[in-house]
Amino acid sequence: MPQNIARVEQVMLAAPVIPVLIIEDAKKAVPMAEALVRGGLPAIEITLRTGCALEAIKLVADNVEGAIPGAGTVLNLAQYEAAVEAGSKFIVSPGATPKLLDAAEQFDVPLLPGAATSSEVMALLERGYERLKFFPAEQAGGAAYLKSLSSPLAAAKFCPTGGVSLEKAPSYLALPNVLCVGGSWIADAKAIASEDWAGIEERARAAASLKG
Ligand SMILES: O=C(O)C(=O)C[C@H](O)[C@H](O)COP(=O)(O)O
Repeated sequence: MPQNIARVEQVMLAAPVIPVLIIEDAKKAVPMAEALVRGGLPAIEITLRTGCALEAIKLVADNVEGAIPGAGTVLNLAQYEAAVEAGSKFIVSPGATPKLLDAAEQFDVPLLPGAATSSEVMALLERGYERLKFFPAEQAGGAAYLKSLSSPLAAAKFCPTGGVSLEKAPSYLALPNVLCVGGSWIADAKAIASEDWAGIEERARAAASLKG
């Protein structure tokens, strides 16, 4: 089954930025997601890099109106299944393997897989994936590199993530092959730990007003 492009685009076009989050304490998930939604960023990616990530996704899915919670750093079938079970509306992976793509076919919840080279993008296009994450964006070559893929691989549209900041986002968002960007700068570990909800909301608002 190819990627459900309409469903992935609902997530990618909800706002110009998808905040990427590492949550160490599930109790912080709801106020954090509320601040992001208030600031205008409904789609939020909670990475499965901490023990409480699945609980955090579930709390946001059950309690935060307007939020579109997704799971990041999903590497295999077991994580995919658990993330869907928790209420994820989308799944993000740093790359793509045949096994992970086979796993994704079992679920309605769409996958946004990562790619960083022409061959990786071509392999995903062959499997019907046209909406991709460009990861790690800055380290792999940044906006200039991604721009050079836009003509030969025109069907692929990206969410660049990795080293993206408020300052760097506009150079990506101006590209014809970019729908949104992802990044941790809106709600980093320190802001979440110190419960700086006002600061998170303010950074979300600045990110939401970027031209998508
Ligand atoms: O593992 C995944 O699925 C990810 O989503 C990785 C993230 O994209 C980066 O960790 C974001 O990195 P920074 O914005 O540079 O802090």
